[in-house]
Amino acid sequence: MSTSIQPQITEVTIAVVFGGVAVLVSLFAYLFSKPSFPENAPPLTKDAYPIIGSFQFFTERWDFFKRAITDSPTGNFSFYAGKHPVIGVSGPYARKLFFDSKDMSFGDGYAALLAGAPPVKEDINPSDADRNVEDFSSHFAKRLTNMVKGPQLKKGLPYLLQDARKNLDQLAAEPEGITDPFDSIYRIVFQLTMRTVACKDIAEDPALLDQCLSHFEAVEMASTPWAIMYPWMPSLSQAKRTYGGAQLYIIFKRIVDARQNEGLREDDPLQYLMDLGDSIKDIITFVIGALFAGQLNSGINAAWILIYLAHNRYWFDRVREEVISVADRYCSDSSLPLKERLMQVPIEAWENDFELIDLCLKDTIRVQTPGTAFRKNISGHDIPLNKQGTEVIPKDAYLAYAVGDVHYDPALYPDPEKWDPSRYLPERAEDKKIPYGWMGWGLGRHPCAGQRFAKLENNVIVAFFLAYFDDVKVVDKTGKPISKLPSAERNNSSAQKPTKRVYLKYKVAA
Ligand code: HEM
Repeated sequence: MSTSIQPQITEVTIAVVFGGVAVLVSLFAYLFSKPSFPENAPPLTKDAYPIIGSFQFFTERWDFFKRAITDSPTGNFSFYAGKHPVIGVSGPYARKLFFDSKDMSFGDGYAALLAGAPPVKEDINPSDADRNVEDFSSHFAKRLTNMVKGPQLKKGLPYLLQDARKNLDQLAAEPEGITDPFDSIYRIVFQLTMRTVACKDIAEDPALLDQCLSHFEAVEMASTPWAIMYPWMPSLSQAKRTYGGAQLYIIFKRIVDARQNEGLREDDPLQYLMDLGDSIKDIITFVIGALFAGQLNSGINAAWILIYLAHNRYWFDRVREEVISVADRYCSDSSLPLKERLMQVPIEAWENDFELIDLCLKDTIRVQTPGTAFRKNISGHDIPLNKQGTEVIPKDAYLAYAVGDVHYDPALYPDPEKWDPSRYLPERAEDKKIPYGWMGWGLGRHPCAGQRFAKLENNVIVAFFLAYFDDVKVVDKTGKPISKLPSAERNNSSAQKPTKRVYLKYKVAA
């Protein structure tokens, strides 16, 4: 018996082994195979590894772009980000095409190449399956635009002022008079953002706000190259993202349920979405997405602008003069402290009268918002990348454009690392030297939907900070003054808190 069974076992074993190997090879090919680039696509970069493609795109973004642009005769190049075929573009022709062409999908580009917002728990909503990414991104932008329109901002202004003041009162009460603006100012921005595009209940509950902020930051920090390249691959960071997203979902769901079950109503963005009849999944996807769109850029830039002002006496004094002069215009009682006079400034002036703060923000964004914009060619055909048509963006390929192409160009912005708001004064107008020479709020078809609100909150934070405090200095953790600010981290893929922290030391203004 044993002699006849033995060969059968061996055959079965061989079949199982071969079958297993075949399945693994097919699975590997399915998961890791990459579409090839046509011959007339821009040249492939040398900076690439087998299978995973150009990992440098994730780890040293601006250096990767600089090398690839220099190595390519046209300044455009091809590479793989994991499985995704990407065309890196630079120069005026490609820039215009990138920002202006309706064939370049914003939503599809970011959905694949930016693992920002966490996945939202599935809800039962059969219509979702039919909705494409581009539709969702325009649905999202429309809702957000309605929340940051003039009348909404006007209605929300007293709350923004009150939130900013409560936070600054707390800073004023700190005995040490030292703060990390990437914590304290960042948190103010989170509260203002939560109030304006999400939920009043959370904005007004400090403990819940802090919980949401810590889930938000956990999700944000868990966005790794692997999660973008191979989203299906289980990893600790994916688990953290999913956990953080789930916690945010639970918090928002509890509030939506309470309002629905108890017939409660609030005057806030969440209620607006509920009244539109959006599904719970859509509501939560929206608010989480809006927090992600709004928080990082605004929070990081608001912290940096105060650091730059504290480090630059000339601009600090000029901006303070501007704040005083706007306050004087709307409140003639000069016996009141500046912070009280600012309370009388109307929304129109908050939006339009802080021209110097606006210049400061403009150069802060240029220096401190590194990274890349993404699109996808959804036209269904190849698109010429120059007038002669000798180079193309293949159909279904992704596009990446690094903002450093203009923002760090010394031909446009001499000494580009230097923060210098006077670059934009009429006599220098460095941003106008070429079309699309500054892109801090986006260009063409997808300008920033939150720009108006972002500028308003920035004006409020800067004006009140300067009204509350003077003798503001940049210091290290121990309070020792810092003479040179750390360099901008240009290789980051988006605005991020700096690795080397600096702090603000302040005295409460008399
Ligand atoms: C200093 C703060 C901010 C900066 C520098 C900034 C920058 C930008 C840029 C450059 C884009 C275009 C990206 C591209 O073309 O690929 C953009 C788009 C967008 N931003 Fe902002 N942003 C800021 C604040 C905000 C805030 C506070 C919100 C919302 C509350 C927001 C919501 C959006 C949305 C929804 C889009 C996409 C618009 C569309 O789909 O057409 N942003 N932003």
